[in-house]
Amino acid sequence: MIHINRVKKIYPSKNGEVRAVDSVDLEINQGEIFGIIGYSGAGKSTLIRMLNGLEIPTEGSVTVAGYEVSKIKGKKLRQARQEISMIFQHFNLLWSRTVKENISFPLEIAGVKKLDRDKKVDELIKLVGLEGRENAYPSQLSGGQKQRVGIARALASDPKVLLCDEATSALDPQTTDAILDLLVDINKRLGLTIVLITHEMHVIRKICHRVAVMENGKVVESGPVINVFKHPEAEITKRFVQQVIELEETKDTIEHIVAHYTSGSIVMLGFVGENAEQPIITKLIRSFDITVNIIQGKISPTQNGSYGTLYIHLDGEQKDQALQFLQSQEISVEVIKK
Ligand SMILES: Nc1ncnc2c1ncn2[C@@H]1O[C@H](COP(=O)(O)OP(=O)(O)OP(=O)(O)O)[C@@H](O)[C@H]1O
Repeated sequence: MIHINRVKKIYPSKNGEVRAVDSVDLEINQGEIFGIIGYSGAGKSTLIRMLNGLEIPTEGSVTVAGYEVSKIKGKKLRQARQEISMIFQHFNLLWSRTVKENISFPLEIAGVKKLDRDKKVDELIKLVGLEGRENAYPSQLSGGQKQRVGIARALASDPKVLLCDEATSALDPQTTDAILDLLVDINKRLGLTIVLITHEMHVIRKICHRVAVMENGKVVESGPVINVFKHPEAEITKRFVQQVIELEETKDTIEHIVAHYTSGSIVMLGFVGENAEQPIITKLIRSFDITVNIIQGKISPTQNGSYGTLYIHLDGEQKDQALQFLQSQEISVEVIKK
């Protein structure tokens, strides 16, 4: 659906040139939710803006939904943009128009008749959950509602691709989750391909199938989200994964617990994929003469499986056998205290 081939974007600057995007190759499949994560200045905005022709690559080619957007101009580009919609961090709504009029706007521009427009707007309002707010103005809406208008307006032209430029960065965590759920719902219902950029690993974890990590204009790592969580390779990816896996307080808790238990072992188990849902602890207790205390744990779902960590304390005669059993399972085992 999307082919990004050897793409570079170089800006001239006083101190030489800025390589905003530097030799990026990516393939994004139809129906996929694809995330691009990076810190500020990594080149994410420049890259996503090349997907709808808002930026033209210095080198390389970009094809989206059959349009070579890196080449086309004028009418052809406007036609492509009907199929490649975008939503923004600050919503970009028309403040003097109501919810209904904002959503209707792209249809008016496209010359759709009033009756058909009204029908389509009603459908979209239902789809994004804005029933009852049709006649409100943007200033009367919450951040989450404004983004719902942004999404409905982006979907008015029945696009094949939705680009999301930090679409939840201006929202609080709860509203962020509601908007992310809406994006997953739309992806499933309409089979829409979604490309999003973000600096929050939570967003990637919650809704993306695959992710690319950007640093200094380059993609330093990419793959299915669950694999990236399982084996982050680049230093920067490890930092992003840490953002969601290890809470700061975990370290303190573990130190406290190690000091608290004078006998027995403390083990950290890492679960990824299907085995995150398997009852390994139950098997452990049933098979060995040991006591198991669960100290702390967290399992988080992703779009392609769950991952999580569980800290346990093991004690008893068969402790060593129990440890061997854990090590033979398809989970990662780190003995924190022997
Ligand atoms: N029009 C421009 N002219 C010159 N330099 C630019 C231009 N646009 C972006 N840059 C530079 O390109 C680099 C990548 O910027 P970009 O905005 O794509 O990064 P980003 O990862 O989206 O970061 P942010 O989230 O802060 O926008 C930065 O060093 C930026 O200063």
